[in-house]
Amino acid sequence: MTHVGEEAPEFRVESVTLESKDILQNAIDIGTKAYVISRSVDDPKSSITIKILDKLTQTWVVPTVLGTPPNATDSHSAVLINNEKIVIIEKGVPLNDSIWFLEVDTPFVKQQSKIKGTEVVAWSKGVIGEGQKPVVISGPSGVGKGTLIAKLMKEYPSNFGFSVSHTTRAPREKEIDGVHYHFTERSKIEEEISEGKFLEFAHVHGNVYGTSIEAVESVTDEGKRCILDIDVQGARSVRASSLEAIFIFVCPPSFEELEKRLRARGTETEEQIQKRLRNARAELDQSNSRGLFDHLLVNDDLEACYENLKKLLSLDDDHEDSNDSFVKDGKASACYSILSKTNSEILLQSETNEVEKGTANMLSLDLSSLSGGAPGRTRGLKISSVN
Ligand SMILES: Nc1ncnc2c1ncn2[C@@H]1O[C@H](COP(=O)(O)OP(=O)(O)OP(=O)(O)O)[C@@H](O)[C@H]1O
Ligand SMILES: Nc1nc2c(ncn2[C@@H]2O[C@H](COP(=O)(O)O)[C@@H](O)[C@H]2O)c(=O)[nH]1
Repeated sequence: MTHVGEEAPEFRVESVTLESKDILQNAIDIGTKAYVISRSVDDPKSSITIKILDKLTQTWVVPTVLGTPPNATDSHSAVLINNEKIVIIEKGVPLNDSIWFLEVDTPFVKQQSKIKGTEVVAWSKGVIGEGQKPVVISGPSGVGKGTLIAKLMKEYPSNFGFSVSHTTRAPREKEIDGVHYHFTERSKIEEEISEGKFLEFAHVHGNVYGTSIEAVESVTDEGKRCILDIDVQGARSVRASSLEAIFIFVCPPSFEELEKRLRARGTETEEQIQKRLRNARAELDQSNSRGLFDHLLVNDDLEACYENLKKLLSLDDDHEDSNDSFVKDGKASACYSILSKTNSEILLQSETNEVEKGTANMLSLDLSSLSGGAPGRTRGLKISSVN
């Protein structure tokens, strides 16, 4: 880490601010392309727009923008890292809310660009510290996933939050739209999937089910650990995504017991039960797929299974994250902008330029341990005061 008084860090100016009559822009060069990030001066609260200039042909392209963009603010500072993402720090916004990444050439963006046949960029919000990994719970229909999750949410309402999926299935009696599921039309969910709003989706028991990026982000933004109840296909997709999670498969003690539970629940027709039981065999076969699930839980006695689930969850990520204290100390509530960048860190300067109680004039953002990214959040941001 570089400290004040030592040799100045290498600083390449990759971002120039161009001000035209009504637009404030950053232009960031990557190879033959320039990524221009603009906001209107007349209406600085309007959303950020992205355009790409092909410097060889001098043509402009408006890319498909995935992910949730930053909240609108007056201006920002920006710098390129690893030739694949642009770090943007929103001015006038407390640090723990102001760090954003615009992914321009990451594996996710390249893959999406191939699928869509257009230029793609993707927003991802920076999260200081690791945060607890989301928990993916899969298992055949009727095994008791929902029952276990409901117990966990009841006992620890401020620790865990449920990722509310979208589904085209009809609501059951007592199911509430927006609480148990977002009930939706097939054409609507298909449109939103094609717009890149979903972390994963699958055709399950004759309906479409999917986890929107927003469903996961709204839980993690509340500072809670996100629980996803999704089928095995969905678990596979999340495994392949940039979301780092813990994957748990819940098994029944026997196939007969599974059938008994499904029938006793009384929510499906006979035809639907048969379909769910057929799919259950396939899901049970896949539970041993190499590298897919981290833990298998047998739900025989409910209370015993619940205790095992709790043990699994507290075993994981139980370490003290030094960034947590940084956030708790209130240092992340001051506003900063980018001062300089090296290959390994970005130096941030306090916007007020005064040392307020609990804040530092200069911070170092360590670039070595970033994880995740679009779709979702970029985690692992380590920040420390520069003395
Ligand atoms: N250990 C258990 N012993 C007996 N019954 C159980 C047990 N766990 C759950 N059940 C019951 O089994 C039925 C199915 O449970 P639940 O709805 O939680 O399953 P699920 O895995 O969430 O199903 P789906 O995937 O279809 O949503 C419910 O009626 C529930 O009360
Ligand atoms: N891939 C996904 N699977 C999901 C999602 N939400 C729920 N599910 C799975 O669907 C079945 C059936 O659920 P039910 O509520 O109709 O009984 C079950 O296995 C769930 O785990 C999702 O977003 N994606």
